[in-house]
Amino acid sequence: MAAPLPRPPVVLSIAGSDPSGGAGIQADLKTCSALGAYGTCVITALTAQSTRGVTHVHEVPTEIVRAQVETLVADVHVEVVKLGMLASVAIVEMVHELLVTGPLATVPVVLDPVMVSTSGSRLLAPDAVAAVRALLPRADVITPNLPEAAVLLGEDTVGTVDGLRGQAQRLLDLGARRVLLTGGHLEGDASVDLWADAGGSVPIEAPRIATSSTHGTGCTLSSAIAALRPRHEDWLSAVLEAKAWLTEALRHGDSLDIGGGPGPVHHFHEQSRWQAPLSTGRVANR
Ligand SMILES: Nc1ncnc2c1ncn2[C@@H]1O[C@H](COP(=O)(O)OP(=O)(O)OP(=O)(O)O)[C@@H](O)[C@H]1O
Ligand SMILES: Cc1ncc(CO)c(N)n1
Repeated sequence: MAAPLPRPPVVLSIAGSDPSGGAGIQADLKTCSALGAYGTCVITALTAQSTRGVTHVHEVPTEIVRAQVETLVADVHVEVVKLGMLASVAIVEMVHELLVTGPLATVPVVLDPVMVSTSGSRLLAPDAVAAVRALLPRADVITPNLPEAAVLLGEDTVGTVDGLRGQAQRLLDLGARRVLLTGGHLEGDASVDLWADAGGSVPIEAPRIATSSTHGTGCTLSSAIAALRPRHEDWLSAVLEAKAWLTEALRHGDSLDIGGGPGPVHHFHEQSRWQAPLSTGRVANR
């Protein structure tokens, strides 16, 4: 009889659906599978979306978001929550309540404050920014990109690593406990993110990959941090492994060749058997 496999940590992603599979819930579940976690999900919004952009957003009724969480958590023990697209004031406030007085009150949280897609479509209502700001103290780690940090702070986007330090500090002042400010939108040979917590700040560098396959990098990074957290002693160690893994996923994204716009990263880049050529070039219909 085969030996039992180790039990994977359970991650819950509360986020929007991306039918193209590169961002949102779909990216989060793939990331969990790739990194040895068990992914569960609660969908906050359906988007009609491809690698070329978002055409429609349909919010899930707040009570259905609540029911998804309550039904799941009554049965499954969730170890880490990742928050992505929360769409509206009502959904942000509902999720906040579940995280403070509801069944998720003791679960660690990674918050990716998703606001706008890579292609420029709004994924968070403008009037919901204050509600997301109010959620910051409940998150163990927040992973804003530069435009999201600027919106949360009511400031202009910064363009330098020095500027990142000031913004990260001001996010801590707003109540965030740990900040990973992602610098994918900066120029340069390195892709520099800034980690900041009560102990200070440290740049986290990786080589900048020359690729157009960057759809869903933020979702993938934040869910990788959630998936890896139970395997590490602290958040920063999980962040360092997540960033290194994401860099490899970016390195192999172009080989997926999905869609005509910015494609997804390769979540399963470590499974080389996927890279073997198909024997017939056709998939049998059975
Ligand atoms: N070309 C690249 N090469 C290496 N790392 C990159 C590249 N582009 C982005 N990254 C990294 O990906 C992570 C997410 O970065 P980014 O700031 O682009 O997030 P995002 O804008 O929220 O992503 P998205 O909206 O596409 O999901 C960061 O660690 C960033 O440094
Ligand atoms: C559903 C969803 N969440 C997040 C993003 C940001 O990449 C996206 N494009 N779509």
